[in-house]
Order: sequence, then structure tokens, then C-alpha cells
Amino acid sequence: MADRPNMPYTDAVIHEIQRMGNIVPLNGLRVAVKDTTLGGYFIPKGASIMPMLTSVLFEKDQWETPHTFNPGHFLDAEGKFMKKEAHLPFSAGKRVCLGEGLAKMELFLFLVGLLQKFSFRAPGGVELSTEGVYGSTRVPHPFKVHAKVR
Ligand code: HEM
Repeated sequence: MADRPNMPYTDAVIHEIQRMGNIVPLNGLRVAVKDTTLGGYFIPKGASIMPMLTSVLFEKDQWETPHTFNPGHFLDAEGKFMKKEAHLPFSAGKRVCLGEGLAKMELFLFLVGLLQKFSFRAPGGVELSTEGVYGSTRVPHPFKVHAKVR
């Protein structure tokens, strides 16, 4: 995977967008291949398990302001980018998203490319919201945005 660009604030903003965007709230179904005890819970062989990524992306013990957009979640005291173990929008383990590297590169290029050419704001009277529509994926409610060429 390509090195992280040396733009820590932009990088932190993208990570925070992905955290709050939470576009894959539920992973695919899994089946326990053997009897397992996890965090004090017994999971018998054959049980269906659906990991819930929302639970880590908004975990109150992991994030300073879990429900408020805050790029500072990914910056240390010197403003350097900081990885977070609980940041799992692409899941983890053997079945982690295969497109993670490509998706991260695209998110960076699209966002930076758009911000270089346009400034964005909410049209008059419109209140932007981070609420979304939950299903197997999560999408924002339709919204309008005003883009002005720089
Ligand atoms: C922001 C964009 C994306 C997000 C948040 C995302 C997230 C995820 C998540 C949560 C999973 C489930 C992993 C698991 O079951 O543990 C997954 C699986 C997968 N993703 Fe993505 N994905 C993104 C973009 C992409 C792109 C661009 C590609 C391909 C070009 C891709 C290809 C795949 C594939 C092939 C799997 C199945 C992996 C497997 O089951 O072994 N994803 N993705």
C-alpha cells in the first residue's frame, strides 16, 4: 500500500469522515468454527455472528467525542497523524476489505482534488446533518450543497 501522504490534518479529516460516515455498519455473517469464549461470552460452534462495526466506530471509551465530528481523534499533541485501533471502517482480519488501499487512495484524491477547485457550503436555510439511512450499508439523506469555483 502507498505511504500515507504527509498531510496529517487532511488525513485526519478523511479518517474522521470514514468513522462518522460508517458506510458499512454491519459486516457479513460469520459462523463460529469451534466453541469460543470471547469477552466472557460463550459462542458455540456453528453459531452465526454478525460483527457490528458501528460499535467500535462510536465506542465511548475509544473516542473523545464519539458523536461529534472531530479530526483531533487522529492527531497527537504535535498535530501528527495518529492511528487508532478502533478505526475499523474496512473491518479486520482474514476477510478485511480487499479494496482498502484503492478506496483510501481514491478518497484522498477525490477530496483533495475537489477542495482544490471548489469551496463548499450549505445553501441558505439548509442545515447539514450527519444522520443517515441504515441498512446493510448506511447512506446520507439526500442533501444539497453549494459548490463555488475557487
Ligand atoms: C470507503 C470504501 C469502502 C469501505 C468502507 C469498505 C468496507 C468493507 C467492509 C467493512 C468489508 C467487509 C469485511 C469483512 O467481512 O470483514 C468489505 C469487504 C470487501 N470489500 Fe470493501 N469497502 C470499501 C471499498 C471497496 C473497494 C473500492 C473495493 C474493490 C475495488 C472493495 C472490495 C471488497 C471486497 C472484494 C470485499 C470482500 C472481502 C472478503 O470477503 O474476503 N471494497 N469492504
